[in-house]
Amino acid sequence: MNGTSSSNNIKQDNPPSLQNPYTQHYSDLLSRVNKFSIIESTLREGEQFANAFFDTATKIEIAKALDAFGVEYIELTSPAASEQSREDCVAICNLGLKAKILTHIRCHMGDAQIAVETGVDGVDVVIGTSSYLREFSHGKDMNYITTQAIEVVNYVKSKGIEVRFSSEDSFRSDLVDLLSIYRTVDKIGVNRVGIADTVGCANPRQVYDLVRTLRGVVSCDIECHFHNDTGCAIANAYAALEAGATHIDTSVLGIGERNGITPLGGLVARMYTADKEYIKNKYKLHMLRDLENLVADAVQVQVPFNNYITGYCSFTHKAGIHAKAILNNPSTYEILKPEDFGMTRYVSIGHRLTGWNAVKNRVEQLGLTLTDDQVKQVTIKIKELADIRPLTMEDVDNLLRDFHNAITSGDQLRVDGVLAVGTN
Ligand SMILES: CC(=O)SCCNC(=O)CCNC(=O)[C@H](O)C(C)(C)COP(=O)(O)OP(=O)(O)OC[C@H]1O[C@@H](n2cnc3c(N)ncnc32)[C@H](O)[C@@H]1OP(=O)(O)O
Ligand SMILES: O=C(O)CCC(=O)C(=O)O
Ligand SMILES: [Zn+2]
Repeated sequence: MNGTSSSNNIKQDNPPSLQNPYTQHYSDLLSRVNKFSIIESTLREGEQFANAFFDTATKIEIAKALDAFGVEYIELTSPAASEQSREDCVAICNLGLKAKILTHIRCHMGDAQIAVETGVDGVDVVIGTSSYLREFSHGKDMNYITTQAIEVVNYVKSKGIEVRFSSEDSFRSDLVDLLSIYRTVDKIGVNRVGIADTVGCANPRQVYDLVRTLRGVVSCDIECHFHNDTGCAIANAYAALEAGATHIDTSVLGIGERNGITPLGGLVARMYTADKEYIKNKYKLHMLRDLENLVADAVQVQVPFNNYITGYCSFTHKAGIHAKAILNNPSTYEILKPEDFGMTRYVSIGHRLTGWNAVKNRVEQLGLTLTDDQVKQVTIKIKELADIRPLTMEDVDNLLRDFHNAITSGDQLRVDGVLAVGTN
């Protein structure tokens, strides 16, 4: 030994303080977090939202906006639902969009015959496999379901378009039944199989386990559909992709049956965090806000205040400790860059949680010159006032200007007057 410990010879790519234990492990070969497609179902699952009534013009506007945003697939309501649904499906197929157009049908030959005549690029076929749905919905056993699935899948395939087979209520279905029917349809050449958490009961670990198991059983693509009844829809989508799922169903703002499914914006936020460049290159992120406003208007709801990315306070920083660090480097408290989504950052200072660093920044924005001690004095005044009532930005700006004028006039009595509690 020459006195140098062996660890000193190990080259570190990043200093320990910069290593992030939560980044994606690219060694996981199954993972599709940077190789997946969105099946956007605002015009199918979203039409099942309590408030949704989409006339033809609105459907076309939404389809065009989804296409412009860059989703890979747009899923439409079954043309068997009504004559208008069928006509709308044909009209959207004729728009010549870049996104592939799918429609969603029961595992039923009559529905399939109507669907293939509309001009869609593919058909998503579904049937319940849980004992609840076998007993109380369609009343069919697994043998019947399998025979029916083979017939419908073969029929759609014979028309030269994509076909997906999905089991509704997958997480409350028997695992052997599930794997067996997925294997059967995979063998006859289905393009995708689908897993659906129809009641929102699954958690990310269960999703990971099921998708990972299925990945070892079928060679076709795997689509996943997650309801949000228990708040796991985005996390479940992420877990599914980590386990090898290839397609995720979304809807704008998450609208759908009950409280809906994985929201498009929430999925985008999650996936951007996993691989920013992949998501920025794939989707027109600055169009998200307009897309959400379009759908919110169509179904007469407000975009929630805490919505992913576009909520009105998604990029507002308030507490003094945060504000100081954000002003030095936005990455301290932002995992999403607002400018990547056409959004802007806002630092709020008119409140009792503010700090002198944030106030100093505002002083500089207003073109005023104060020493640090003077900024600290006026910060105390802002806090005193904010203890009494909420302050607008205008209140704060007026106070800063009054204080600055008093300082520059050299009149200590005026300065004391501005700083006195309750004046202003
Ligand atoms: C979990 C999901 O979101 S699945 C997608 C849900 N989407 C829709 O329901 C689309 C809109 N639905 C409709 O317009 C209508 O329900 C239709 C046109 C599909 C069917 O209407 P109706 O013939 O009047 O039947 P109804 O809606 O009362 O019942 C559903 C029928 O489909 C059967 N069924 C239910 N699910 C399936 C399935 N996945 N595959 C095959 N048959 C099914 C039921 O047994 C029932 O049959 P029945 O007529 O012999 O009783
Ligand atoms: O077709 C699917 O995979 C999903 C159907 C659906 O909306 C659900 O099961 O919640
Ligand atoms: Zn659903």
